[in-house]
This record gives sequence, C-alpha cells and structure tokens, in this order.
Amino acid sequence: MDTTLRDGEQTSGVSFSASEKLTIAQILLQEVKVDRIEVASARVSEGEFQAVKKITDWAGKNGFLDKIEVLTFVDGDASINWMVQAGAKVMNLLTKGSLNHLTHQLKKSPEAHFEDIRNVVELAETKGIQCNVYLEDWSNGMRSSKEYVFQSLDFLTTLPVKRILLPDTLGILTPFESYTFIKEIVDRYPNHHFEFHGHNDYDLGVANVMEALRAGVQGLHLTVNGMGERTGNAPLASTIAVINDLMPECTTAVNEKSLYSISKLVETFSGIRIPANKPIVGESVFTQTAGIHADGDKKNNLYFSKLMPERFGRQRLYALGKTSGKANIENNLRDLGITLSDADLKKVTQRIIELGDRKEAVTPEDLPYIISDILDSDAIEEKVVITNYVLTHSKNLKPSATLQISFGEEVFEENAQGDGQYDAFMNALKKIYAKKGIDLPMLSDYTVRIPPGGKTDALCETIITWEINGKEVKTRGLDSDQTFSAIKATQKMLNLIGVPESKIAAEPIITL
Ligand SMILES: CC(C)C(=O)C(=O)O
Repeated sequence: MDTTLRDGEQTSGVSFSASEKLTIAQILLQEVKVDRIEVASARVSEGEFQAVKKITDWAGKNGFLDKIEVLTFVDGDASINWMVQAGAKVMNLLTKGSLNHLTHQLKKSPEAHFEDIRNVVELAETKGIQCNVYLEDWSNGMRSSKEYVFQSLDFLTTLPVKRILLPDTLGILTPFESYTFIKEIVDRYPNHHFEFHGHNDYDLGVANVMEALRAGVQGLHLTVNGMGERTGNAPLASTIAVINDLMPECTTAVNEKSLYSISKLVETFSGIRIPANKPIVGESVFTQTAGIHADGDKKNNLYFSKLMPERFGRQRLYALGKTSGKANIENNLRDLGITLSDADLKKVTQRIIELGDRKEAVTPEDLPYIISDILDSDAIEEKVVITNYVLTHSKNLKPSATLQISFGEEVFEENAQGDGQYDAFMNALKKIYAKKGIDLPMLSDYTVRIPPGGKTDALCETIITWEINGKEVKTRGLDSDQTFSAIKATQKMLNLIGVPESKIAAEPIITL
C-alpha cells in the first residue's frame, strides 16, 4: 500500500493540491501498479475533502474504488460521515497500540477504547465501508505493554476487520525486534492479514521492512521518495528493488520501470529534492566516479551488480572529476564521437583533474570545450553565438531582455519580459526560435553552485539539464555573474542542437 498522499504529505512543508493528488493517484495505480493507496486523513480540511472526492470520482469510473483508503479516527460517526460523503469505501481506523498512548492521550481504559472501536466498526459495516485497523505506537506497545497489544489483537480479531496494520510509529525498531515481534503475532493469529508500516528515524526503514516480510506480514506501507512524518517512511523504490533482488520468496505487482518517473513527479509536486545518493532514484546513483570502476566495466563487467539502471528506465554514466581517470573520459568521448591520441588524452585528463581540484564540476558536454581550449583545436565549432544582450532588473517592474543572436550569416533580434532576468532572456530566445518554427529543448533542472571561495565576486557555476531528443543533457556555464553563467550554459545547449533549419520563413534583421 502506498501512503505518499497521506503519510507522505505529512513531510514538513508539503501540501499537494487536489489535482496533484489525483495525478499521483492515477500514476500509482495505473503505471506503478501498487495494490492500494492511502489518500488522506479524514476531517483534515475542505481541500482534502475535495481531493478525496476527485480521486474517488475517477476511481469509481475506472474500477479502482476498493483500492482507495482513508485514515479515520475513533470519533463516533464523524470520520465515517466525512469519508462516505467524499465517496470512499475503505477506512484505516487509527486505534491505540500502546498503553502509554491510550492512558495519556485518550485517557481511557482498554475496555472503554474497545467499546468505542466496536461501535465505529459496526457503524462502518452498516454503511458498506470496509475496515482495516492501525495500532498506533504498536512498536512501543510491544516493548512496554505487550499484554495490552495482545488484548487488543484478541479483541480486533473477533471484529469484521480485513487487515491489521502494525506501525513502528516512531521508527524505533531494530530489524531483530521487527522480526521477533511480528513473528510472535503471525504465529498467534495465523488466519489474519497483517501489514507493516515502517518509519525511518534510524535509517532502518528498509531493513525493518525486510524482517517484517521474513516474519510473515502480507503487506507493507511505503511512500515515494521515502516521504513522510519526520524522517519519512520506508521508500517505495528501494524496497521494491530489495524484494525483487534479495527476497525471492516475496512478490509484488509493482512495475520497476515506472519508479523513477513517479519519483521525479513527486519531487516536483512536493518541492522536496531527492538526495543525489538516494538508492534507485537519486541523480548520481548510477554514475561511476572512480576511474577504476569504469576500467573494470570494460574488463568482464567486474563491477556488475543486479542493480542495473535500465531496469528503472535509467542509464549508467561516467563522471568527470579528479578521480575519474582515463577510462571515464574515454567512455564520455566515445559517446560524443571524439577520438584523441594518447598524448592528448593525457592533457585532457590533467585539465579535468585540475578543475576537480578547484571543486568545479565537469559535465560530459564540457569535454569539447576543454579539448578546444587546451589543444587549440576546433573540437567545438560555435555556430550559434549570442552576440549582444541587455537585461533589465528593477523594482516593481518586470525584468526584460533584448538579445541578438547569430546563426552563421543571419542575425536575429528579439525582446521579452519574464519572471526573472534569465526567464526574460529565455522568452526572447524562444521568440527567435519560434520565428523559425522551432521549439527549444525543455529545461528540466537548473542548479547554481558557488565553488568554494565564499566572496561575492566568486565564480558562480550554473548547470542546466535539458531534454534533447528524449535524452538528458547537462550544460555548464561559469561566470562571476549568475545570470551570465546561465546564459553561457544556454549557448552551449544551442550549439549542441546546432544551427536550426528554418521550418518556416524567418527574416533575419541582418544578413552578414
Ligand atoms: C497515523 C499512523 C497510522 C502513522 O502513520 C504511524 O503510526 O506511523
């Protein structure tokens, strides 16, 4: 069960709009193919109500209604009425899984709590709602009030409850405890369905999930990018890879190929950046940096593991930096169709090491520029040149840009406004290309970095990622001015795509 839209949305600072929730729900169920999704907590807000309604409307028309779940509370008929009005059919009822929570938060006896739960479950049944039950703080309960946990389970297993959901609410379990606690429960109630809801406070989310599966749970609660309360939940992508590669006794219906794209979508909607080293979905997890690895890849795949990037719709890359060595550079040169003599390769390697030492990043698309610079060759021919531009920035007025660009003999000029100077610049550039009937590549990422130095006149590095013919291409600009560094990176992209063949008649302002 994926709970990105409920627990995931509890990540600090995250709020999905109703249409973002609907899009994520559709992709999770139709493309990623998780079995079920938890989409909201009942009674949270009017916006949340509208979001659930949007999802249930769509799910009802497409046969997914029994896969949409809402977290509800032991509050008489209030949560049930809310979810019924929102069109949902499955509730995950939050009950207390530790005596500590029960006595200090609800201030009730176990018997009184059980009576309240029975009333809610019976009411749900009369309304045709399917009921699953969470035992909140269950992991603490197992450590400190085990008798109460089993009293609860004895009671819940007599009710029409389909699944019992065991949360490690504070992410405190060790893998050993996850196994022993769950095994004891599964052995005692062999005819019931148990699920594990792991949090990641000690970075043990995936390890605990593995042990929960080994102990016999039949379901897991996961989130895209491991989003969720505090440090988040066990992440969907790495858990699926672990199950597929390391736990042959378990199966899931999840489609591995879609894990990267859903991860990027959730990154965009949530505004929470995926750490570069996050397994499966992080920017650099399929990039070999050490030259010895690239060398080993050529020699009988010495660094091969089952975790191949293509499984997730990704690609192996070879980074350029001070540790990358000859083999990484050769791999990148081959992709660019450039061959160098041994002596020249040595010089290029030396320059990349020097740049790396200065902490400057080097992208594969920089290679022709580096070659051109140190070998004084014409490895890169700059046919598209931004010859002149004026950018304005003022208080209370929209930034604007006027620019002139030459494609060999023809010079074009345009101006535009934008939300910032670079946006205005791009809008003017798009107007020029539109005159030729050409769309510019989509900008999919924009990163600005100040290589160490810490002064205001320090160099600023901009790395822009573009989608060119279905491939991600990064170009880099370096300048003491942030906008100019972005413009330099943009000019490199323009030269990569080459001088555009006009699709429609376009009049230059000057023909040289
Ligand atoms: C709200 C509950 C179910 C939860 O997310 C947890 O206990 O971790």
